[in-house]
Amino acid sequence: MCYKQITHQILYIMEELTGDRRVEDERSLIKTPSNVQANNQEHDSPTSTRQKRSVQHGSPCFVYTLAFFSALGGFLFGYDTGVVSGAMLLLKREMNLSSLWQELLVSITVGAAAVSSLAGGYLNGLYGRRICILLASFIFSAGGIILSVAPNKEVLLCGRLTIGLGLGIASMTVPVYIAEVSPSELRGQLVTINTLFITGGQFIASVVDGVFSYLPHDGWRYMLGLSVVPAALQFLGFLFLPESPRWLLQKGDTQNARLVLTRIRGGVNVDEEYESIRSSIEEEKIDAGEGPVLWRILTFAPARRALIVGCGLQMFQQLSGINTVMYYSATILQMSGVQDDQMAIWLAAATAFTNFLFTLLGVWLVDRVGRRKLTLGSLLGTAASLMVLATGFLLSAQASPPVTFHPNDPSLHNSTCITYGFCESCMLNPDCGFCYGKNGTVVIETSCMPVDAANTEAAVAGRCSNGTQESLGVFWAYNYCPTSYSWIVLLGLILYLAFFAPGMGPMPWTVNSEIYPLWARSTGNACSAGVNWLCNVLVSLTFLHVAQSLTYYGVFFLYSGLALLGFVFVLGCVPETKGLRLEEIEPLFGRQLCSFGAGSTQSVQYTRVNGGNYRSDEDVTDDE
Ligand SMILES: O[C@H]1[C@H](O)[C@@H](O)[C@H](O)[C@@H](O)[C@H]1O
Repeated sequence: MCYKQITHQILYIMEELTGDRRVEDERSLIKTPSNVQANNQEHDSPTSTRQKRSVQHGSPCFVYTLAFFSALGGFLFGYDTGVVSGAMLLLKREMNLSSLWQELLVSITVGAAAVSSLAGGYLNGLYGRRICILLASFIFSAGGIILSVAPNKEVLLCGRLTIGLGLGIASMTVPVYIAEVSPSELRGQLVTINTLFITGGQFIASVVDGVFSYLPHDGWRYMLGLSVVPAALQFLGFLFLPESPRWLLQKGDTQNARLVLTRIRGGVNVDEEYESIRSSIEEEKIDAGEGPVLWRILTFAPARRALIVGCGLQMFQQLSGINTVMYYSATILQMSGVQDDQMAIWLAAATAFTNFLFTLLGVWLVDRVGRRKLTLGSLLGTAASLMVLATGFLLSAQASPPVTFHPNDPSLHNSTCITYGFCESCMLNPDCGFCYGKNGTVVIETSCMPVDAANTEAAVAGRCSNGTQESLGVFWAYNYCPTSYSWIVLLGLILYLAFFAPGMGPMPWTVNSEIYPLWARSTGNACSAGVNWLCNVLVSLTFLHVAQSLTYYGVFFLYSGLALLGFVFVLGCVPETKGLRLEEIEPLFGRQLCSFGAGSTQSVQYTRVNGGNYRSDEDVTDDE
């Protein structure tokens, strides 16, 4: 089936390139009215709307191809945000980077993504989804090339900024494009595939980091430059892939909209779907009012409510701490007893793989259990596992070894490190590390020492100036304390990923791609993606400072509380959109915001029929 469609598509592209296709498509357009009748008669039997739709849509093979090429944007999102931690280990030595420069190189990408996702909304509305994806993949390729040839840190910064600009546009366009080309019964799964690609990108990045970490000179060039491959593939693919039919229709290009819709539905009759999109656009012209889109969203209640839901979901995704858990997974793993640095890199890859694996579970669940239940279950589990994680840190802090050995080195007299009485406070200061010996399993002769700024694997002076030397019975712990409760922390980490990845990871992107009316979709997604990036930069930049005042367990209890708040928000405010056509979702925001918990949570299907909203599974005379 799929094979036939691919052959059909290749022929289609060839015919389009030679110009033969238009004539044939135009002929099929002329035949349309009789097809409508025949089709309507065929589907008059009282089967459910959803069943009718899947019969109508035939094989979704071409839609999978579209989703694959679009989701390469997600892959680049994951790859470019994930690869930098491994690259930084090599870069900081080779380019002698201060911690300010390291922070700049990491956060400029996320900051640029926040700004460009907002600009992406404008570009999407004006030039369409396809041009924006082409633009993003072009920017990604340019950024990858700049990074791989960068002679100094200033050029590196330019490259990271360029990548961020691509990221912002891709992160808001790809889910919208996939949602707009997908048949409703597959939409959740296909948009969630984008997040699967994000986590896949993060996993591949950690493997690439692992492989090239054995190449201390120039290894970072390969790490950062390899992103050109998927970017170029996406660019080439999108030269041949079509624009979203919904965007075309909105721009008044009715002929091409119908052609594209027919093409992506595998040639089956699309009259019903086409009509539903068209009439909803007509309706929206009346609803939408005048003025800039953001203003219209804010002043039109259903769109405003959708925006609050969309931005709230993205905010709670980041406030649940996913990126600190991912970023500090190496530290968390070190706390659980892994002391070898190479080993920690590979275990961080295992963490990224776990995130990927459980996102796959989300792809499977989303159209089965629905977005709402999946998100609620995920948030509850996330909050609980954050508590396990926090408890592990709390017990470790309580059992934190005291400092018993004070080296008499005059060069240390001005250091704050020597003022700490326990390992816990010592490791929370990024300038210090814990140096200790062992008698069997008992930790002895402990001291808090300043860390070597150029190489955090060793102290500036004393027994640990060469790092851990097991043969001499000397151990250096940077960022963690030796503890026997670390298995609880490890358990918390695994549980966290298992609960977060199938629900809270992908659902904010999926739900955002579907809840806005077409006229508000680009801007709505731009704003919510901007909120995601802003909260991302906020959480990851403040983590260490918050940990210093609240300690690790305090931070994770805080994230857990925020995840519970997110649960209440989703319970009250997020409606179920599973199985509905994009055009049927707007009426769900017709009632007062956050009343979903109070009323029935069952999903009601609406169809717009000449200006009114009707439940589609009932007699059309039953109005709202
Ligand atoms: O949905 C994704 C995913 O969960 C990633 O693992 C995370 O790094 C991103 O910030 C998030 O937006």
